[in-house]
Amino acid sequence: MPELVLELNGQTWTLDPSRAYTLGRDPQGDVVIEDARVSWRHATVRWGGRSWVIEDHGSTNGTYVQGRRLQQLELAPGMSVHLGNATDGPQLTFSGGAPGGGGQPGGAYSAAQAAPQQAQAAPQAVPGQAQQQPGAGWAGQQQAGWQQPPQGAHPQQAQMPQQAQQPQYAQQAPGGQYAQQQMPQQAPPQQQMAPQQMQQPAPAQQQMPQMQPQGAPGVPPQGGPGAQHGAQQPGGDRSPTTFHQLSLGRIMRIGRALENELVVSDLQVSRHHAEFRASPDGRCEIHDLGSHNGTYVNGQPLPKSGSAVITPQDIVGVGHSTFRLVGDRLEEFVDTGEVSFSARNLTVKVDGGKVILNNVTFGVPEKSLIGVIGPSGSGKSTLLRALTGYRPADAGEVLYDNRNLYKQFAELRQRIGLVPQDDILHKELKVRTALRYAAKLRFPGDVAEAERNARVEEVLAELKLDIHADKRVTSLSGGQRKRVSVALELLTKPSLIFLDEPTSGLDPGMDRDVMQLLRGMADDGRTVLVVTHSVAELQLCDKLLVMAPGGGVAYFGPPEEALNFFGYDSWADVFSAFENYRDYDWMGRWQGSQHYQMYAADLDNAAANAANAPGAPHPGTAQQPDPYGQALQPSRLQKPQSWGSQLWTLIRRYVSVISSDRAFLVLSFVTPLLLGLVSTLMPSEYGLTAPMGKTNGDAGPILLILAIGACFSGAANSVRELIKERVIYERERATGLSRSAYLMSKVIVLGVVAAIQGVLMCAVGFFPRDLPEEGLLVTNPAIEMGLVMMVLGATSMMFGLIISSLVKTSEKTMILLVLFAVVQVVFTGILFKLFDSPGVEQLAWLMPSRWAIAALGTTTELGRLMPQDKTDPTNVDPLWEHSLDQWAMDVGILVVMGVLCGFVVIRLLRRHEPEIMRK
Ligand SMILES: Nc1ncnc2c1ncn2[C@@H]1O[C@H](COP(=O)(O)OP(=O)(O)OP(=O)(O)O)[C@@H](O)[C@H]1O
Repeated sequence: MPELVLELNGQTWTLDPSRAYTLGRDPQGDVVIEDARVSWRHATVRWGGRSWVIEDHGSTNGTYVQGRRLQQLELAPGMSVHLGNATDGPQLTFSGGAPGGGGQPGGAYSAAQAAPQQAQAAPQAVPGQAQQQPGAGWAGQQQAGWQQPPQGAHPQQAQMPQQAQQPQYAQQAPGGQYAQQQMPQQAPPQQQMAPQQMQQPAPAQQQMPQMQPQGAPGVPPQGGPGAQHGAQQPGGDRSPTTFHQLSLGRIMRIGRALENELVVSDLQVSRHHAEFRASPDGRCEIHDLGSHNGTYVNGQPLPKSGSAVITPQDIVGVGHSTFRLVGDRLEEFVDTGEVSFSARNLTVKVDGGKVILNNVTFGVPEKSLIGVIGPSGSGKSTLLRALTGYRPADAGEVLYDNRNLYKQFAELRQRIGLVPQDDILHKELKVRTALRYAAKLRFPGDVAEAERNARVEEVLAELKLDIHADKRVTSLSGGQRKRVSVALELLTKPSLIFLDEPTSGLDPGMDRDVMQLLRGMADDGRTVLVVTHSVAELQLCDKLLVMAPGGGVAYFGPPEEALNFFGYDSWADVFSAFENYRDYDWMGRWQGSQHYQMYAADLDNAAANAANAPGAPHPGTAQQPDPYGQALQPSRLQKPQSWGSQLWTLIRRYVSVISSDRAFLVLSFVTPLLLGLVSTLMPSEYGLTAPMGKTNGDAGPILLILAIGACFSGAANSVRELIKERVIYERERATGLSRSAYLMSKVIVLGVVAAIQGVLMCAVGFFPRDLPEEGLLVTNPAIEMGLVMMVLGATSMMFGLIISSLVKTSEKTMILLVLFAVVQVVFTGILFKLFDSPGVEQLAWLMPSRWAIAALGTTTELGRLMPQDKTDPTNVDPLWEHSLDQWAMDVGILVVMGVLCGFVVIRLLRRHEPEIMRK
């Protein structure tokens, strides 16, 4: 068994193949490396059976060989590995590690020998490469002092336009420090150039994916150097996580189930998800096996159970994994969250051409926390919607790991978490229950309950919510509630998380708590972007984006340099300046600054180059044909669950919500009882009938009270339902909720409630009354009339849903509800004669109360009891004619009206969906 000799800083370790060795800052590790850029447990070196292997443990700053970041590598004799930085990170030199120990057995390979080889082998290891992983770990940057600006002015300082553009107040305030403060920032050390160089369109291999035309994101040149190491791949500069041999004529099935050839432990993946089929003639096909979340080729979903031939240029997406064909094997890249993210020249215009987001460009490396601040109306929410694809920008693009989000939304939306300002949970539910329902809706239909529940428990523990798991969301503090919303989004392990003002309304302690939570999430390997009004904890962010009035960028860079940049002591002063100098060209000032050169200019240039490149996609790429030759069709967005399964889950969740809401339950059932009781207060000798030859003017008002009661309670139940869940609906819709299943769940549950209310009202209202001897459809007239009341309640409930989907705020629903009820009273046909009144009669056809009273009137012979034509008592309302056909027509129209309302609501619901899904 070959031994391996590891040399670091002149020290040597002889490694024994019988065990693995951990490398990192952890004092308990085998090889302790005191360097801030090295992670606590950075990598392992072990004998892999055939050769020695070094494996990165998901370190913050990476493990490098010849300038390329690697996940795992077989060590060869004389090989040098850098930890934490491609060029000047601690250098490990190995000897004697070749298969069979064929290196220099037993002899330590000296540092002196290693050095020249390194210099030769890594010619591209220019300082910029250090920025491939620009100490993305916040702690690493802090400790290494990378953010410290050096002293001394830059030679170009005199040319910089920023001082000339500096408004008067900025030069004066505070204490005239501005010019002095600017000076140090103008001579950034190499390290400070990090973000910019990461995106630089340099020829170095690592940077190529940044410059790829969008049609082939991240695909390296065929057979180019590094292909075998996977230095260039769908995700930028990361190494493939795994290789899979794909022999000709073989089928390789991917899925969660253990019997698959390629087992993926990802709940987003179906048990039997897809197959790679390598035909004997060398062609390779990907075939979807009816997966729940879909199989994607270059970001576009395959039809369910569909196939496509793939080439080495194609990227196949399955859950969090991405596959690429290289020769006779598949390279798999698992998205563990370490993805870069950038926005290029995002511009949003509203009707009338007003620009509300103006050419916003910024980029961040993996594991970053970005804060977005700005005065009210500066476009922060607009930016968030553009970044998440909810409302794609009219121009510009959003790149997720160098893949165009708008074009590949169908696949990439699954990697994005969004925590809106309003909670996306039903507050009446217990935390665990709410998360379980969310998991049921978001995970594929074939994920077992135990698997889902285990993931819920994992997330609860991660966010320290386990002790609150059995509390109702309403009983939690604002900060804890926000944690629950974050937990919900973390269920599906998104790599990018956006939060819209998560700390609004929270006290300073909770503000810090939430921001620290976000910091931790970024450190754990996600990119987090938070829009906030709170400036107290901005220092926790890696980068700060300051929006100026008009929707442009006023600053992007390290938060600790931001106040200096503006020349003020406090953010209050900066925001006052924004307010007092609204017309000042804040964006121009930013673009003329050194900070812009350091943090954004290259990205802007890259965007311009990409736009000018032949065949480059047009900005606003949502409508562009994809590289697969098809435009993104919203209807093709996969739903993780079947329609029926979603409906069942939604119904159960809705019933849980309603049954947890005691006030709603009591009111829902007491109201019809009271309305029924009120109707009995009206004295009436004959109730709802009258002896032959006699009339009964009381029958109409009794029916009117009952019918309006049913209209009111039916509509009141539903009138707030959609508006109060709007944010939840929007979010769930983006994660694959079916619109019709959602509506149907409301219709079924509220329909049942309305039906019960109708029954209760009739039971109380009819009890003391004389009723006709028999009905038209069934012998018992009470049952027949009860049926009409149930249908009326349900149809009114549908009208309530229309109101709920029309309004912008809950408050407005009450006014419209009252209006609806009053209009129904007027158009019953009881208060005045509707028939033979052209115009009014036709208008009344639109009112459910008109048809309900008509149906009740056919049963009770209302035309005879209450003649409306004083001159001719035989001239009765034709809709009240005492016949089964008329009854059926009246009830039928009531039902059709309810169904039509359903279509209207479906249509209106579209307005509350992410815009990209409406296209
Ligand atoms: N659909 C629209 N039509 C017209 N103007 C709009 C539209 N949406 C947003 N705006 C305007 O665009 C500007 C930016 O709005 P946005 O909501 O993004 O700002 P914001 O920075 O998030 O504000 P706040 O901090 O108050 O939430 C505002 O002036 C707003 O009135």
